[in-house]
This record gives sequence, structure tokens and C-alpha cells, in this order.
Amino acid sequence: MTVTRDDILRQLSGVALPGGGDLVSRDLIRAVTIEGGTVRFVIEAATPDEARALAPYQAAAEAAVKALAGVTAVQVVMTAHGPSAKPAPPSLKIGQHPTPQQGGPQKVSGVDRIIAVGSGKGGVGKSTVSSNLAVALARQGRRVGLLDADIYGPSQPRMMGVNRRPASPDGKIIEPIVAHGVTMMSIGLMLKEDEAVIWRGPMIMGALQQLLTQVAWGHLDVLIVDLPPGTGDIQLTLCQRTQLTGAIVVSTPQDVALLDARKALDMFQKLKTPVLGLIENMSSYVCPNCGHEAHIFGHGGVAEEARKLDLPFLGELPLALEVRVAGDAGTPVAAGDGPVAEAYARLAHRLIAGGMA
Ligand SMILES: Nc1ncnc2c1ncn2[C@@H]1O[C@H](COP(=O)(O)OP(=O)(O)OP(=O)(O)O)[C@@H](O)[C@H]1O
Repeated sequence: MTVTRDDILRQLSGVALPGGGDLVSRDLIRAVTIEGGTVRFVIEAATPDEARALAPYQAAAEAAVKALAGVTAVQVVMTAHGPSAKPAPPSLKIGQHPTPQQGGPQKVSGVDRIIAVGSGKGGVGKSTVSSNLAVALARQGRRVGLLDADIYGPSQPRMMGVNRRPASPDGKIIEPIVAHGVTMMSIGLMLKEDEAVIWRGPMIMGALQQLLTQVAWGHLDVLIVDLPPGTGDIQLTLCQRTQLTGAIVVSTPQDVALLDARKALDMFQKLKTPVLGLIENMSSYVCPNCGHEAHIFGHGGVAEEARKLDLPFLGELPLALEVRVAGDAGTPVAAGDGPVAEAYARLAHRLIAGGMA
């Protein structure tokens, strides 16, 4: 049996690295060649220090590839750029007219599942849920991507603690950034801080298409897409052009938020995107001083709505100061321990058990 490049990358994506990700998702594999039963490849670290840290994983990489049927010999070379060989600044410009697409919604290469996280109303915690869910899934061993598609108000760079511009040395492919074990990309990383995006629909569609197809996502079990609030061009483009596993709708229990959540649900149904379930965020507040539990935005409204619409209710997430503080500090609360991290772990487990992530 002849081994293929994809077989090799699949094996190498099983070699997990400290700090999250694996040899493939962190984009460290270069120059894969196959000659008969002999496989050669290069592990290319960014710096000599990184190469030293990766040295113990070279043998694991070799063993993983050797385990493939048809492979008789494996030669791995570890290289490192000198400190001066930093990735070139991105020459790829985000924002262009979309290229025509034949046929119906398409898959994103290497990505097994795509979950869109939406809300009708802004500020209900959709970005918070997206980042925390991504981190919780990664902690349970899934290969997770996070795409911040909130073109008008990208908040994932702040929430995931990333402010480095992704490199695009060839001007065609963008190398995503790995943070908290999640491969992430946001349009916010490609814009200057304080730069406003003033685009019409076609430009937005083109930018989304670039973020999906020109980012080297690697092999992912699931890509979480953090949508902007509402029911606009991004939602329409994503649902019509990309094969989605489904959508999750986040709402607070407040009536006014639920009203908008219904619109988002209606949109996903019209676009024939399966709704995987609803999440109630800011469900209850436990006073850190006296332990009293209050329901600032009401309670149970989202579960009730899910029941009425015969949709799965995926869970409640509390309103907690630590959630906001962790988000602002760039380390999602799900990366730590405690009741909120546990709530996210349960949510992640439920999605994995259901084959959704
Ligand atoms: N459960 C929570 N407990 C405390 N603060 C929260 C919680 N969920 C979200 N927040 C905070 O509320 C604010 C809005 O959250 P977030 O940005 O996630 O909402 P959004 O729905 O994505 O908003 P937008 O519509 O602006 O994209 C953030 O400051 C966030 O830290």
C-alpha cells in the first residue's frame, strides 16, 4: 500500500506539543517526501530555543510515521530559523471581492466539523462562549480552530490574548496563531488597531471566504465560528457557501434578548442550517461575598424557548466576574479550574459525545 502525504500529516497531527496544538496544527512540518517506503520530512522551529524544546518530540514524530503500513524508513530533520529569520510581515491583504463558487455549500479543507456560534442581540456573550468552548474542547483533546468572523467588532484577539499579526510569507496563505491549545484567526489580527472596517456586502463575503480558505487551519476536528450579532451578510454567506455541522445560539434569559434570538433561529432554519442547540448565558449570579444567588437577567427563559421550539438546550452559564476578568486578560476562564470552567467542560463533553465536536 502506498502511503500519501495526507496519511503522514494525519499521523503527525497526533503528536501533541506542550502549550497546545500538535506538529501539524502549529505548522511545523515542511518538505514531506515519499520515495518507495522511505518518508523524509523537516520539523522547522521558529528559533533555536523552540527547536531544543521540540527535540523530544522528534522521536515521537518518527515513530508515528513509521507505524504506517508501507513505511519502511523515516528520516526527520529538525531545523530552526536564526533569530533574524522572523516570519515576513503579512503581505496578504484581507478584504476583496469574493471569487465565484460552483455548486452548493463547500467543506473547508482539513476541517471535519464547523459550528457557528450566533446570537440575535449583541453583548449576550457569544464571543465569550465561543472562546471558552473552543478552549474547553481543546482541553478534552480535540483539535480546535476558532474563527472570529465578527468583522465589525472582532474581540477574539483580546479574549484569547493574541496581538501578533499572523504571517503570510507567500502572500497567499495566512499562518494562524495557536493560543491556549486553539488554532485561531481573527480579522482583527490583520487590521491596524482602531482601524474601522467600512465594507459593503461583497467585500465582507470576500473577507470571510479568505479567512476560511486562505488560512492554514491544518487538520481540525472542529472549527468554531464566532459570528457577529444579528442576521446579516456574514451569517448569510457562511451558511450558504460553507458546509456547517450546525449553529449554536447564545442568549441571556432576558425577554428582549430572546426576542432577537428567535430571529437568529428563524434565519438558521430558513438557511437550512441545523440548530444544534441553545445556551443560556448570564443565567445566575452568585454573590462572591454572601453566596446569595440572584437572577439579574431572569432565569430559565432560554430552556423554556428551546422546549417550545423542540430544540436541544445545551446548558446554563453563570454571570461571574471571573468570566469578564479572564476574557479581558486574554486567558478564557475555561483554561483554569472552578465552577465556570466545569460548566464549559460539561458543554464541551456534551458536544463531543453527540458527535458535534
Ligand atoms: N457569563 C458572563 N459573566 C460575566 N461577564 C460576561 C459573561 N459573558 C460575557 N461577559 C462579558 O460581557 C461582555 C460582552 O460579552 P461578549 O463580547 O462575549 O458578547 P458578544 O455577544 O460576543 O458581543 P458582541 O455582540 O459585541 O460581539 C464582555 O465584556 C464579556 O467579558
